Amino acid sequence: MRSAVVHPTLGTRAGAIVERPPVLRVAPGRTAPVHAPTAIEVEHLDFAYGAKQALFDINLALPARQVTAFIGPSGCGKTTLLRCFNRMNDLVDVARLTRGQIRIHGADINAAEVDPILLRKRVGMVFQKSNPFPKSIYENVAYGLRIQGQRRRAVLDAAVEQALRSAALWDEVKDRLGDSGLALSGGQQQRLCIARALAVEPQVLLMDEPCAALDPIATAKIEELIGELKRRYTIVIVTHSMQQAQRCSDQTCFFYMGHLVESGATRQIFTQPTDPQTAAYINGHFG
Ligand SMILES: Nc1ncnc2c1ncn2[C@@H]1O[C@H](COP(=O)(O)OP(=O)(O)OP(=O)(O)O)[C@@H](O)[C@H]1O
Repeated sequence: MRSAVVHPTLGTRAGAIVERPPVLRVAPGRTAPVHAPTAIEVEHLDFAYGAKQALFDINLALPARQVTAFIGPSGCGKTTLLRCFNRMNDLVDVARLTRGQIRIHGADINAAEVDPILLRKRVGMVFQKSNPFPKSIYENVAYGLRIQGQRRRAVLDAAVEQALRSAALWDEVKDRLGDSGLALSGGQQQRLCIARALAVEPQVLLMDEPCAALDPIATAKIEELIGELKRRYTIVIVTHSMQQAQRCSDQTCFFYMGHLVESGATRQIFTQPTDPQTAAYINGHFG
């Protein structure tokens, strides 16, 4: 299996945005420049659950304020890599990053001084199954700010409204902010979870099959929302839907058995994949 190596020369201050355009190397001799600053850089990453290696020498540069889709058959490591970006894997006892580095806006997120709780505010996450807290709509969105110590009602009110507007939910819930978040429809609950992630002003939004449990109408709303949100946030989405990857993403990365096989502009990946494995997968021959 050939791994698509993406390895821009780096040289950044911790915390600064990398302004150099990343290069997604799609095949030896063929490169696809991406005209956006880099948000996330992955360099020679190996990752294991106990003795079982799940990711092998992953090298990637994800552009800021674009949508990158992770695709590939079940078990290929998409979610594992996504969860590396906000260190959710720290919560899994046997999970270990065994080699390599991940930098977000230039900062090594596994450095000793990085607080994973703060990291998860900068790098928000939305899961396959929406998971509102058993609290009011308002309190779901205000939650992250409250635990940061924000007590001023006017500040909370403004942040809740802003986050709900950003998640395209405000008009549907503004008259019932005191109702339980669990009383919303599945699609609304997912947008509530997006609002909750946005309220603490992340830079990156990770979405792990965010529409897997939704009907086509709710899915269309989330996809439209993703198109809006990418103006302000870097978005990484794991999806099993080839149509969704094509509709939503600017860049696509195809994984197979823990290897990054190919990455590049979504249009190129879906019309002119350079690797036969990618072609077989997007044409539905396996997966
Ligand atoms: N908590 C865990 N403990 C042990 N092995 C795990 C754990 N989570 C994932 N794995 C293994 O790591 C590999 C990659 O899993 P991962 O969930 O990242 O794949 P995926 O591509 O996201 O799959 P899917 O599309 O089915 O969600 C798989 O072999 C999986 O069994």
